[in-house]
This record gives sequence, C-alpha cells and structure tokens, in this order.
Amino acid sequence: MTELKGVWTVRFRVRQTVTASQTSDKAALEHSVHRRPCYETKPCSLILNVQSVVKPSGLHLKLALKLQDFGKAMFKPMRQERHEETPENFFYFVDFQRHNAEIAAFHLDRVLDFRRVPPVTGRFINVTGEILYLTHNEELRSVFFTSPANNTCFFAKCLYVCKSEYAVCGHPDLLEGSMSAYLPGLSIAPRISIPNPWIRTYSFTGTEEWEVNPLYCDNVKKLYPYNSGNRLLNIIDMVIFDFLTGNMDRHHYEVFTKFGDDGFLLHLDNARGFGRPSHDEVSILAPLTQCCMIKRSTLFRLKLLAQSEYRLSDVMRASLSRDPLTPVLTEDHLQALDRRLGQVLRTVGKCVKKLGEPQVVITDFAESSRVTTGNR
Ligand SMILES: Nc1ncnc2c1ncn2[C@@H]1O[C@H](COP(=O)(O)OP(=O)(O)OP(=O)(O)O)[C@@H](O)[C@H]1O
Ligand SMILES: [Mn+2]
Repeated sequence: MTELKGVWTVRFRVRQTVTASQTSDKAALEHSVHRRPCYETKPCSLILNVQSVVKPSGLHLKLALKLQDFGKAMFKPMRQERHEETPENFFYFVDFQRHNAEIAAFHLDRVLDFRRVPPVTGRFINVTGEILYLTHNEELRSVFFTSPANNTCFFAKCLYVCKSEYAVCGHPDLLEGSMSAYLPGLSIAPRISIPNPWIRTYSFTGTEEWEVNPLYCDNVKKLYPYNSGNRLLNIIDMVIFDFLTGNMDRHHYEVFTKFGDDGFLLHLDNARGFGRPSHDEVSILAPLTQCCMIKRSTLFRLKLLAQSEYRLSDVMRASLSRDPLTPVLTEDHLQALDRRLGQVLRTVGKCVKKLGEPQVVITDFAESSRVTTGNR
C-alpha cells in the first residue's frame, strides 16, 4: 500500500498524469497498463487499525482502515458473487455495492488513461485478526458474531436494515473486499461534491427533465460551470466510463477546488457498475447523445481499444489478472465492455454524420497544452 499511496500522491501533485494518449498509441497504452503499483509485486501493508465504520447504512457497510505505513483505505466487503446479476426489478439505488466493480473500475480508468479513480486493489482480510482484534471501535466489536456455519461475521449498527441478515461473513475468517486508497484529507486538498446535471430520480416514480427533453443539453450548456472550459467534456468522459461499467448511480461527482473550474472530475464510488453484463443501459450515455461532443483524446483512446490488437476486453483481462482477487470480472462482463465500446463509437459516428467532425470532436484545453509542451 505504500507505493499505492505514492502513486496517488504523485498523481495528485501533477494534477493528472500527463501521458501521451493522443500522440502515440501502443507505447502509451502499454505504459498505462503495465506500470505496476506496489500491490501487484509485493504484499500490501498490514492493517494497523480500523478507524471507523464509514456510513453504516446497513447494506453498504464500509470500513476506514489505517495502515501500517499511515496510509488510509476504504474497505468495501464482497456482497455478491461475481457471476450474480442484479435482478431486473432492482432499482439502481438499492443495488448491491460490488467490491469487484470498484477494482475493475480502477483498472478501466487506467486503461482509458483518465486517471480519475483513486487506486483500488482487491484484498482478503482476516475479519478476526485484522478487524475484531485491532479495532478500538467498541460499537464495531459489539456487532461481531459467529454464524451457524461457524463463520465470523459482523454487521453495522444503524437506524434501518442493520440486522444480522445483512451481515458480512468471513470463510471462516477470510473476507474478500476492495481497498481504495484515501484521497488526501479535505484540509490539504479541499474538494466539493457537485450534483450530476443528468442526475436520475431517486424515487420509484419520478422523471428528470433530461429524460423527456431531447434539447436538455442546450440548457446545460448555458449554465455555469458548463458554459465554458472543459467541464461538459469531462462529464461526457465520465458517462462514457459509466456506460462501459453499467453504473447508473452517478448522482454526484467531486472536484478538487484548488484547480478551479478546469480541475478534473474524480470518479469516486464505482461499486454499482458491472451488475448486468447482458444489458447495456443506453440512458447513461444521454449527455453524449444529447450534446454530441467528445474530447479528441478520449475518442482516440476508445478507437485504439476497439482494434483487435488492443481490444478493451483483452487489455482489461491482462490488467485485472494482476489483482490479488483475480479473476475480478467474469468473461461476460469483459465481453460487455467490447460491445458497449462499439456502441459509444457508433453514437459518436452518428453525431459526426449529423454535425460534422469539427463540432463533435473537441481538442480540450489540457490536451492542447500537452501537445504544445510535448509534456508526457
Ligand atoms: N478513496 C476515497 N478517498 C476519500 N474519500 C472517499 C474515497 N472514496 C469515497 N470517498 C468519500 O466517501 C463517500 C462515500 O463513499 P462511496 O460513495 O464510495 O460509498 P457509498 O456506500 O456509495 O456511500 P454514499 O451512499 O454516500 O454514496 C464518497 O461520496 C466520497 O466523498
Ligand atoms: Mn455512493
């Protein structure tokens, strides 16, 4: 975890890793996939302490772990087997959080050369040795129990649905989960959470304006901060990312305030992706379909990953094979990535046909400064 933390610190300092996604192809792609964070080469740091139970909202039990090297990580326990699909009658906001989706999203983020997801690794935790015996959190200790199958389990104390039926259990002590490196604290690196303009309704019946108004993007384009700079292009990157993973739960995004309006968007919380490999949720792409614009660098990378030599599913399979919890995704999910990538490219193609390439494929500010400075 030390280097994992280091990777993030460096990334934070330089704002975004400046890799040549536009100028070279194979080299840049291989660089982003084969650069190996620490956890791929040596065991992760020991857990020192469980600092807190993060937002113990029953089903979403998460733990904040303090590591031996003073790093911090958020642990999301495994809730669903890899082959299990989200039932079709489930609303996205009651779907499980999937630890493997968090891991896969981090790898996809690197493969796309976005670098907007904090490092995530899979990890087995010994719930007795590494949580129960280490935590100073009395409340957490009090919710540990041994199940009838003799496994060690715990659940979260909270107002709703926090009963032992919703507990997470080791086998008998080992529990799979994702470890996400914590961002620098808010006092060092303040960030704000901003509602997604294409937010979904979080009720059973409501409809949002973007779902019924095909000209919705024209309204967004007039509004600060979407009326200048790269913000809208960044939103479109984000929805392409979410469409590939199938994540419908992007209600907010976060940005570091120090970089002003041009700061990149953080893609935190990807745990609701990879739920239904047989289904492509095209509504996630609404900002792309409605605004008909995309960064040149993103389109370049997507086209590269559609070539048989660098097929997205192959690159992802290779990248994920180094995670301690490999295989992270089933083959069905990997194949879905290729299919969805094709859909994104077809959507862009339709826009280009309708409006012409200059209006659709945009050289963004960051990209043009990369090219002019030759910075890599
Ligand atoms: N790696 C991280 N470092 C620091 N803070 C993080 C990190 N990941 C997530 N967070 C913060 O913790 C909050 C909750 O995490 P997350 O969204 O992943 O879990 P959740 O169970 O879906 O919770 P919520 O229902 O609040 O969205 C996020 O909105 C974000 O502000
Ligand atoms: Mn969330």
